[in-house]
Amino acid sequence: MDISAVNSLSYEEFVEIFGNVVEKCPLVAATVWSQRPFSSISDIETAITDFIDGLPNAGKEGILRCHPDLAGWDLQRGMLTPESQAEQSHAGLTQLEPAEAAHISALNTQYKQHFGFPFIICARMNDKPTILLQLHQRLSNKPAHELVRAIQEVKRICHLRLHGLMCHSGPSHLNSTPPKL
Ligand SMILES: NC(=O)N[C@H]1NC(=O)NC1=O
Repeated sequence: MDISAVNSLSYEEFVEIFGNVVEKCPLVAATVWSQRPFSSISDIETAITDFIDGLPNAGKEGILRCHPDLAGWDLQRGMLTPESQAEQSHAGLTQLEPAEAAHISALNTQYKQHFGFPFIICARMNDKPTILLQLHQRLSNKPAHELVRAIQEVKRICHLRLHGLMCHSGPSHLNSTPPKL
């Protein structure tokens, strides 16, 4: 899809197509639609990241809470969004041994109890070992720092989903440049 096609979308169509670039947060797409015409895909991404950055911390935490756990209950019930399903599968999280699943579940629970939102990482840019390592390491972050860190991961996920929609280039979009951490 090129940018002129995006700019000609009604808000209903725009939300239909871009409503899940931030997981289960169609409000983000519905908001940035007002900023058309976009000059490029990066322009859309900037509008989205500016919107997220402008939220109070409680709003940022709300965005985080819309994300499913990695290898969690939604995955087990087949209730993930197609995007999340593909991302978690890419990282090998849909094929865990029972002991691995129990280990990640225990860490996810510990993380959520500590920070009040789920552990979030861009699964397409990681694999099982790095996800586990990050989960361990980030548990010891200060809450304010971890909120920033988790939002950075949301932006990375958003970046890849946006490029996926614009490029129709298959499951992996790692060739594009992700936001800097
Ligand atoms: N919890 C979490 O990180 N979930 C997300 N990560 C990702 O790449 N896709 C998701 O749904």
